[in-house]
Amino acid sequence: MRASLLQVDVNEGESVESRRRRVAALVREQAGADLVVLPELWTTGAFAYEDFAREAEPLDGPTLEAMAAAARDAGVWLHAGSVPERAAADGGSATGDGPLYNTSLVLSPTGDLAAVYRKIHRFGFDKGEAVLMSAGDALVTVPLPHTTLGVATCYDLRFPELFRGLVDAGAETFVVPAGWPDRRRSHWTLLAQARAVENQAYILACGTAGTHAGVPQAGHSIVVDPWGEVLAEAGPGEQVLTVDFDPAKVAKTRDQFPALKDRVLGLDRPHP
Ligand SMILES: O=C(O)CCC(=O)C(=O)O
Repeated sequence: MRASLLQVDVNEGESVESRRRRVAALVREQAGADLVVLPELWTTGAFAYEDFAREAEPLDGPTLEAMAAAARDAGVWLHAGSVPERAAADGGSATGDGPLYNTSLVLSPTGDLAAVYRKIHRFGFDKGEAVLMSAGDALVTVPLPHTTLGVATCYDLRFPELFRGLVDAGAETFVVPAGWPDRRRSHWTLLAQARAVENQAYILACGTAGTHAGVPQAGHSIVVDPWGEVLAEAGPGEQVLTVDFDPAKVAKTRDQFPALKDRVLGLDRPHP
């Protein structure tokens, strides 16, 4: 299976509309890949808090439209990263004036919307995304022809129980779009390897490059195999990171070193 991670440079010098066009062209250039992955909040930047409301779009907004056409033209599965989503007042997916979510979109090679994931763990503690956006509450897996994706977004990477939940739901390949800051780059790499090793799964973690809202981005998108080996790692700048991997290695690893079978369930909950 071939995956291409598009580590997009997100900076204020480029308009959202121009970046959308540029990214759509980059996706079209990946024809021949099975799966293309984009980063978190690449239209605005994950730290451009004041732009979230202005650039927020409904699920069927301009980003979905542009990415669906690009996925169809390239004939690829596309994890289109996430967008600031403006939901309907009832929290539904129609256009509306309801809450904001950090919402990931997964598109099929025919350009159909295959999955939607609203980020569960919002970053910022008492500011930024944590106060501006609402939290999702549903785990999302996406069956592809050769592997089942489990999706998570950026800060979610720090919460191993979410990944366990995805494994229990059948995930074999985690896809994690991010806008991870450079000052915590060592955590990014370490956590990506940890989530892969402990769950005996692939992880495709795609970050942004450049600087926006004064926050230099880590770049260094990374692909790790179920044994924890780094298959590919990007540098700091905009880059297409392409990797070939064998999805069957997940089952082989889980079979030959069956640590997942030794799990004791319920330890993450207080005892009565
Ligand atoms: O956890 C971190 O250090 C970064 C998280 C983050 O930037 C995000 O979720 O947008």
